[in-house]
Amino acid sequence: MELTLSNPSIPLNVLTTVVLGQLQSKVQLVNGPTTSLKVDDSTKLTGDVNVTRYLIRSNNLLNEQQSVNQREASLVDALLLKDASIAADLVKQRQHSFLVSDNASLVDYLAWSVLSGTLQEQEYVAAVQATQVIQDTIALQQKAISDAANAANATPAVSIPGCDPTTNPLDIFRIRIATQLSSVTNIDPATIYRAIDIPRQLDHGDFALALPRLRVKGNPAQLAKEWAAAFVPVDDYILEATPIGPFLNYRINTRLLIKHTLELASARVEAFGANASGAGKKAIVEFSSPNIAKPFHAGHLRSTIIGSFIRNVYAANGWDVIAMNYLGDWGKQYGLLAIGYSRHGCEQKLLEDPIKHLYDVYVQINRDAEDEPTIHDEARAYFKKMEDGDESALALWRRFRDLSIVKYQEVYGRLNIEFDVYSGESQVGKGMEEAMAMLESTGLLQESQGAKVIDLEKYKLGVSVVQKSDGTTLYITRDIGAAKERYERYKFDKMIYVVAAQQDLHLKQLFKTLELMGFDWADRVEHVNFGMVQGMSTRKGTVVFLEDILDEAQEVMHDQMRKNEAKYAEIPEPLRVADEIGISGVKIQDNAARRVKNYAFDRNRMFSFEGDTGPYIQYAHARLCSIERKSGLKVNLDADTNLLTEEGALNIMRTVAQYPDLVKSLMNAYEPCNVVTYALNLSHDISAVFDTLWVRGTEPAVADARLLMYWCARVTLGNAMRLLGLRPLERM
Ligand SMILES: NC(=[NH2+])NCCC[C@H](N)C(=O)O
Repeated sequence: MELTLSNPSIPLNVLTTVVLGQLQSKVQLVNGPTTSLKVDDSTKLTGDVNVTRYLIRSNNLLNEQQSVNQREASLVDALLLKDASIAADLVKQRQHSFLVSDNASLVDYLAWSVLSGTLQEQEYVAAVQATQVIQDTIALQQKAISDAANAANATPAVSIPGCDPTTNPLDIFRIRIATQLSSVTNIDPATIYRAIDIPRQLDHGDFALALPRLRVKGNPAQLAKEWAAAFVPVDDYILEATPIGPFLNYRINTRLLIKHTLELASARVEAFGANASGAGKKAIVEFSSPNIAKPFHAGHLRSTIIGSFIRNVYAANGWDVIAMNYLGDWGKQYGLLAIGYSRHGCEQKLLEDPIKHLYDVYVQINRDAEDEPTIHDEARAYFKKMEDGDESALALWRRFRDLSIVKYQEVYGRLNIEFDVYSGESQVGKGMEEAMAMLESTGLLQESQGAKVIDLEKYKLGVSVVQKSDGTTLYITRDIGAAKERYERYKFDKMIYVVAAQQDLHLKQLFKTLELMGFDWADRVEHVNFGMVQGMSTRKGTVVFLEDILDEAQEVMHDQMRKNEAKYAEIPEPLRVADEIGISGVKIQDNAARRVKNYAFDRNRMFSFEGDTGPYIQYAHARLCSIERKSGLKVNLDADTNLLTEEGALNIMRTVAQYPDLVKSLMNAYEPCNVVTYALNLSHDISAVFDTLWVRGTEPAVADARLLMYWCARVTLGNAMRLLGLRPLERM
């Protein structure tokens, strides 16, 4: 249904209603002041957790009228003042997650609002309708969850590490293969489970077991024959086992595959694909890490995109993840910058766009320094003051840093990226001195012309300088101290540095040093590197600022959208949509090939709506949403999935069923291109049937089954897109 709210003074309770509805993708917001509401952590909320959280939060709001945290306090004030426009602004600014009550008390509350004159009757009707949608959604979700639980109960009661039929539809089959074969051979079911593959070609069966991987004595081809002969179907899940050479190929009941996949996807929705294998473990993913006063270059952009992907992958595998930005905000260049600022700085420009202005100042002072080399000595002296903790020197630097972070946050928000921690080279504290003392006492440190160095020649890693002759620290010194502090603070099980391959040597030196220092967590650090982007510049040439690239992408997409006027008119917030498509183009191009590959920045390819591009994937998603809208039907979980008989439907469902496997496999190599390939395959599977498998105008039972399939495909495609950091669009 569509809910049009055009009155700018809509009370917040309606707003809340709409927001939850929107979150459940059931309510489309068309006009009015609330159209740009977003729920900040919607991707993390799923299933019953989702509902429960809202109930808890709503009780806080509606009954006790107090907020859970300080940030929401002003929002609650606005609510109490019944000033919806202030509240709406707050929501917009802070992208609040929202609060809503259970249906009954919400309806009461709405009625009360009408009585007390804060809600127009017309709005009341709309709001009550929306509460119905919420209730339906909650009911749908609860039913899906219990259906899935029932199905899971019917599976064999063995526990195999990593095998979870309650989240992974393929495991429903693999667990049966493993237990059946184990009963015949006495081989541990876990060993069998790990050896089960999905053949590339379907005529090799739905699953294949390569016998040599079991490492048992005897001739594999002979054993395959014997074991196949001993195969007796226990239930109707696994239909057949055929020996082919050293392989045992299994054919499964695809009806059940379709049924269970739909069950799991509709029960888990945004959590479909995720698993709990990393429960209780903590990872730090350090990424982006630009340098203040220097351009945010393509390398930082790649680190940002790949890093947030890795963050999402860890979270989807059940880890507790800390997204950390380690700013380059320390070193002699900040002395240089301070001197530059005293000559060329402009307060107003600094406030308007700190990143651009500081960069300009930095360029100018470097130019000055070409003629006046003494500037460099001044800079060194200034930095020395900073390192010695001179407050006057630090105050200016701190302003640069703080203002830059605010600006970065804005751009990251646009890119759908959030950091839990803004650390930086400047933030490394006592850890560095302690590390130096450790290096000294373990005899790793050597003097060299007044400087202190670690000799890593033995490991073919050169010599790394950790202290200059004037006593100041270096990039690597700060990294050693930072790693030590991070471990002490977070006790991470894994720490990943997402940094360009140009810094391979630096990170090898860092890791080797940590190892030589004897830290028992030294094997928990990992460098995830990537190749270069060639030729990334703006149309005007010269230095690229990330924002310019994004603005340009947005403009190209907006022009493209305007070509179809009728469609354009239906899109709420076309500029935001254009921005999102543009960003998708940038991200997908960045993730299209393996990380280590260099690639050439190609704006024509990046923004194309055809081929392997971001806009194409967004388009596939929007098209699925339009099928749902146009069907005029509600998703029916009781749909008879046996009616999905066509080859095309089976192909879609096979691909959907593989999504949880994909999520798990990403932990091995962190390759976003695998998800891009997956999203494209799923998009192709779907577009192959668009013209034949109609929903609208089809016999009701079939329409229901197809709608359920499209909906699950859309949810899964959306999940893959979210993993890549895209915001799936509903219209474009
Ligand atoms: N821990 C680290 N060294 N992380 C990488 C930092 C990247 C650095 N700021 C650069 O732009 O080159």
